[in-house]
Amino acid sequence: MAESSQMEAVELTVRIHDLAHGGAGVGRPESETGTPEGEAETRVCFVDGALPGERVRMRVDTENKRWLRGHCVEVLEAAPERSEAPCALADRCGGCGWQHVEASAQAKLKAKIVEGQLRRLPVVVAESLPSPSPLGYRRRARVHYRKTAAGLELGFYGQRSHAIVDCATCPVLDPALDWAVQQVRAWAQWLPERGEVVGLSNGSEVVLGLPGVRHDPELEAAIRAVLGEPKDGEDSEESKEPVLLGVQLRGGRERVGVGRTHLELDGDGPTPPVSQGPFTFSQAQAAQNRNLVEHVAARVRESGRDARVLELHAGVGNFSRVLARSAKAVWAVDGDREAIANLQRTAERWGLRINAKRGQAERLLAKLATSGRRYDVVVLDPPRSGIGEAAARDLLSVVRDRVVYVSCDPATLARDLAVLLAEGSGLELADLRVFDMMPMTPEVEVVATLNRVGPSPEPPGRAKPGGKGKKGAKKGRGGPRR
Ligand SMILES: C[S@@+](CC[C@H](N)C(=O)[O-])C[C@H]1O[C@@H](n2cnc3c(N)ncnc32)[C@H](O)[C@@H]1O
Repeated sequence: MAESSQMEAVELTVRIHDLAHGGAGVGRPESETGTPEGEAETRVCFVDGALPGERVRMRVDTENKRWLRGHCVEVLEAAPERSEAPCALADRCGGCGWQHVEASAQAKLKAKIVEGQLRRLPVVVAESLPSPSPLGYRRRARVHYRKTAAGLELGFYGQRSHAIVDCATCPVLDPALDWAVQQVRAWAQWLPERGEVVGLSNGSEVVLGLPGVRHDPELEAAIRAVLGEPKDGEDSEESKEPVLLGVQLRGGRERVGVGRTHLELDGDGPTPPVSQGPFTFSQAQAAQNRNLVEHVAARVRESGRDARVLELHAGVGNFSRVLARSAKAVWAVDGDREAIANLQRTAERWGLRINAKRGQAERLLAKLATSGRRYDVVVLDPPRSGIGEAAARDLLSVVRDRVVYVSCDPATLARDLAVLLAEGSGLELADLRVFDMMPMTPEVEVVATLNRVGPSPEPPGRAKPGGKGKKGAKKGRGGPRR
């Protein structure tokens, strides 16, 4: 990335025509604005808080030779999608970023961001699914705290800063989680000077995690004073009252659970729930996650009931538990020891055909590509970093029918798809969908389904001399199934 530097307070008038990865408006300065040296300013501008179609005053925060980055200080001409922020702290808190965007327009604008990032590929967004609800949805959060003479500052970081915006209530958090996070204020005397609270909610029950906090009998007593009972089987209005079930303390290597520190999430009729604590990954909301899981499962089902599925980045089994109901077998891999232990317990408890192992996806793909082992379908859901070009090349020789790539970063998705959809790869894009999992933020969730239309290529440097194919091809347990 090009170097940037801090600017003195400079303002420009900018006409916005597009959206960048990360949700900033992209535009060009109007011709009458210029540099301090009197030259016309022509660099591209990235403006936080601005939307396509708008004319805004931008305060410049950083710059380099090619671009200026800043934030909107005045809207001169507003886009139809601009709306009043539902949160009173929206002008300071950095927790959201898209409070100025009309809720019903957010999914479409996210599709625009994805299309912009994928513009060099033969790709169109088939559908962008709005979030079922724009507020009160967020069931997992990481909130910062700092001790002050007046008590605990507790909230998200501010915009363009690491100063905490103290927040007594957050309209984006699920109300039970919002309530539970506030309980931490009463434990201030046992907390370090600064730290984080992680929380997970199933809509009424919450578990919290306090990294960097050691067990102390008085702290335990203070926590127990606010813990409630699990609501197993309850279905009354009363059960909507939030309950804090437990708190996991993690100081150094010490792990102490006070109360019950695991939740069951997303069980629905025949679909078994996942079980997890506050430290493992969970999709940000329950309702849109149901749509996401159903979409991924439907794409995998297209490969038939005898499909062998490799699921990379499986986490606690959000997709695995559903995939296992229709596939012949699921091999699930994740780098997080705790997530895999949770998944193994879920598989055992519900008798699911899931073989879950801890491992690094990139290393596993390299090993599988060399051994010749194949899977009918590969589902992957990497963190923002994606899998990278080398692993994408390995994936090409590991997958037989279909790749279902779930991504939360359209830029790294574009990089990885460039390999997976390159000429001669044998794969073609069947479907690309955007799910608005985190409304009020510019975060995107994308699912790309790639079907095989040609033979899988031999990865460069892996072909055996003599042209006999791969040494392990015959031995691979996932040999041809048709
Ligand atoms: C976006 S989460 C997806 C989890 C799961 N699919 C879900 O829907 O809840 C990404 C997961 O990838 C795991 N992970 C991160 N880097 C990894 C790597 N190099 N190899 C395997 N898993 C990794 C994380 O532990 C995390 O569980």
